[in-house]
Formats: sequence, structure tokens, C-alpha cells
Amino acid sequence: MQAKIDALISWLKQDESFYLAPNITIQDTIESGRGVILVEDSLNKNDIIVSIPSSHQINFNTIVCHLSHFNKNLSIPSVTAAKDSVIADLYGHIYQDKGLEEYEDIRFEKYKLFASEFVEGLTSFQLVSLYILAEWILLPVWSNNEISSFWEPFFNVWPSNHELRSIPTIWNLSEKTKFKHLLPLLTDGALAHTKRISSLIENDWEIIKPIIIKWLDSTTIKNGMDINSLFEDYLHIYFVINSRCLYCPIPNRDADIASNFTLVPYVDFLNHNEKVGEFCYPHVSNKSISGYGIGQFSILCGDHSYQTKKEEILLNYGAHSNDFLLNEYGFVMESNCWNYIDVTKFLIGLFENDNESRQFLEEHEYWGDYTINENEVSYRIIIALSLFATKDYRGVEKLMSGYISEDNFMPKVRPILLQILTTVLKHCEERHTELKEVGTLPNSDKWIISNLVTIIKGYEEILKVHIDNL
Ligand SMILES: C[S@@+](CC[C@H](N)C(=O)[O-])C[C@H]1O[C@@H](n2cnc3c(N)ncnc32)[C@H](O)[C@@H]1O
Repeated sequence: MQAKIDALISWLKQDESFYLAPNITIQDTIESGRGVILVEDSLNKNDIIVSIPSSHQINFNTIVCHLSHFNKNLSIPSVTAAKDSVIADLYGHIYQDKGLEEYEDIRFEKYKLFASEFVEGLTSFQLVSLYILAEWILLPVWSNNEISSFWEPFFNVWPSNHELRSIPTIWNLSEKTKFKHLLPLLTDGALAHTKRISSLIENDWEIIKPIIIKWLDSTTIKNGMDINSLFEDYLHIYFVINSRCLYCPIPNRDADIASNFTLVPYVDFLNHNEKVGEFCYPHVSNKSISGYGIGQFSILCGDHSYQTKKEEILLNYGAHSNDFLLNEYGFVMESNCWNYIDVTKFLIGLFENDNESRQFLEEHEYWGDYTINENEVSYRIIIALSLFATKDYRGVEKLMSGYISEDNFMPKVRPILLQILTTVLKHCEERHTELKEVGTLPNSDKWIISNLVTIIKGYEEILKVHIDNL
């Protein structure tokens, strides 16, 4: 890996606006993969840790610039206008180094399929995954390994399939996974999340698949590649993007919030910490020194300064529960204050034969979305249980409006809540035992099972706190 990281840094140094603090390095561990650590001196508030030029980021904007080098008909004026000479120079150097003539680059042929209207209609996820599939997986086959992508040093430091194997959507959608049997062992919250991402991924695949089929049909020597193997590659690429992308406004993509991201080498080595607002923070300078792209992306030191050698430099990815982290990034935290339990299924069951109460809660927008975290049982639960316990519609309306306190209802709510929490805890304990058993089976993957056990333990801790307090 060190050689690949050295190659990445040399590649980044091609652009003189690249900056890397001299006192940091990458360490690679089994627990969290690559991460950034301090090697000497200190890093203090607002110190720049790393700063990456536009030219070396992958996003909707830079991809369109690269594609338009190969496809002169592809033009999105606000994006492509400024880049022509810069990108032409860049490819000029690449061909010179390889001793190739420009016409020998197969991409002039293959990228004709990128019509302007088609590209403009894509989301960032669709374009970025399609482009990476072409540059990373297809280009070596198309060119018989003679042409490598400009982005190759970046691709080379991305996680392998094996490193991303704890992501449930991969168990759900891959034909090659060995972990489908683990899907029923997910919590309800995690499984709902898996289904949501799965349908997004399948939807995106349907949009980009016609292009991939045309590419396949026009490729004579396929080296065993077919649409199914490319789906597996796409799935891998999707989660490389998903687990490494950084929020950043992308001009012309503002209608779709999920399209506002960029992939930033080296910055994407920063691992997550649950504390919000304490660690590093990003800064995007709109001035695009490279002449194209969305701007220089920098990471600066936050309130937490670094004085100790080997201390890991961390970033907060957001206030995410373990169910979320597992689904989006394929890891969990031993202790995570953002964990919560969705107990909607258990509460809704109470109203099975009580349409009037259900309707009342629906009308007042208190039906469903019942959650508990380590600090509180949500107010929605208290409202629903107050109604269930008393059928006092007027009283509950006053409670909703804040005219009376929940203390009026708690004597009746408490025993029902206790019963629900005890039932949920029993379910968790059974699941915990089941996971331990699955973990002892030959060929079980200890790391994935331990991730699932950590999620259940987090649930048990939340439940026990509230059961003890009731
Ligand atoms: C943005 S990347 C960070 C760099 C990554 N470790 C690598 O090897 O390239 C996000 C990925 O890092 C890993 N990761 C991040 N924070 C972690 C943490 N606190 N514990 C374990 N793994 C973590 C997860 O695999 C996640 O998908």
C-alpha cells in the first residue's frame, strides 16, 4: 500500500496547488483501513491539513470536462468552456509519455455515446459510477492494458470488495456474496435502510445499463466480462463512491441534493468520529485554480488540536447511528451516541383493532416513526401511548398542544411502555444469541458478525437505561 500512496502523492503534486501538511502520514490498520495520523509537531485550530485542487477531484463537473475532450459534441457551456486547453495539455502529456498518438485512444470511439442531453439528465451518482466503470474497469480491456486512466493512482488506493464486505446492500444485490443469509439478522431499521439503498442502486443501473450494453456489444475481446460481472463492478464502485464522497455544491445539480458531492483524494483517507463539530472541517474555495472543476477542497484542523504522535486525525461524517453507518459505510462504532431504535412495529400492533385512535393519530400527524435513543423515548411514543391507555381524545389534544403535561398520563403510560421495552429487549437478546451461534459456524465472517452484535448491544444498552428509569 505504501507504494500506492507514494504514487498518489506524486500524482497530486502534478498540480502545484496541492498541499499536504508535512507532519502527517497514512497508517493502514485491520480495524479501519487507511487513516491519517500525526507524525510530529502539532496541528492546531485552522491549520490546513490537506488541500486538493479541482483538477484531481472526481465529480459531475470534472467528468464532463474529461469526457468532452473525447467527445467534441458534448458541451455544457457553463462546465466545459474554461477547460479546453488545460485538458488537451493533460492528455497531450499522457500520450507523449506512453508513446501513443491521440487517435489510438479508444475513448474517442467509446465516449461518443455521451450525448449532451443524456449527460445533463444524469444524477451525479449515475454519471460518476458510469465514468469510473469505464475508466477503471473497461479501459484496460478496451485498450489491451495500453492506456491507463488519468485517475489510476486514485483508483489504486480505493478499498477492495473484501474491505466493503460488511455492507448489507451488497449481500442483497450481489450474486457473488456469501452473506445473503445474514439479511434476516439485521435490525428492522437497518433492513429498511438496505431496501431503500438497493432500490436506488437498481434504479441507477437501469439508467446507465443501455450504454454499458452498447459498450459490451462493441468490444471484441471481452476477457470474460459480461453484463453480470459489470453489475458486480458497478456495485463495488457505487459503495466506493458512497463511502468516500464529500458534500460540495455542484453548479447545475442543485435540484438534486444527492448530486452535490465530490471525490477528493487523500481527504477520503480520514476516518469517522461520532463527535460533531470538534474535529476537522472542510473548506471549498470557489476559485478554481486549475481552470475547471468546482474549486480547491481543503481540510482544516478544528477545535480538537493534535499534539500526540500517532494520534489519528478524524472527521465527523454526520450524526449517524450504527444502523446507518453499517449500511452506508460498512462499519459500526463500539460506542455511538447517535444510535436509536425504531419501535414503530410494536406500537402500531397495539392499535390493530382500534381504527378511531389510529385515525386520530394520523390526523394529528402522530402516527408512526416511533423511536427511542439513549436520552429519550420520543414524544410521539408518549402521545400514542397516552391515547392508547386513556382513550381521552380531548386530553391528548391538550397534551399535543402543550396545555397539559405528560405527567398527567405517565401513571397509565408507564406500565405499557415498560411492557413494550421489555418485549423489544427480549427480541434483541434472542437476536444476540442467534448472532453468537451464527458466529461459531465454520466459515462465518467474524468481523461482520461482530458488527451486527455491536448494533444489537447498542439497542440493549438503550433499552436497559429506559427500563431502569421507568
Ligand atoms: C472515507 S473512507 C476513510 C478511509 C478508509 N479507512 C480507507 O481505507 O480508505 C470511509 C471508510 O473508512 C472506514 N472507516 C471510517 N471510519 C471508521 C471507523 N471509525 N472505524 C472503522 N472503520 C472506519 C469504513 O470502511 C468506511 O467505509
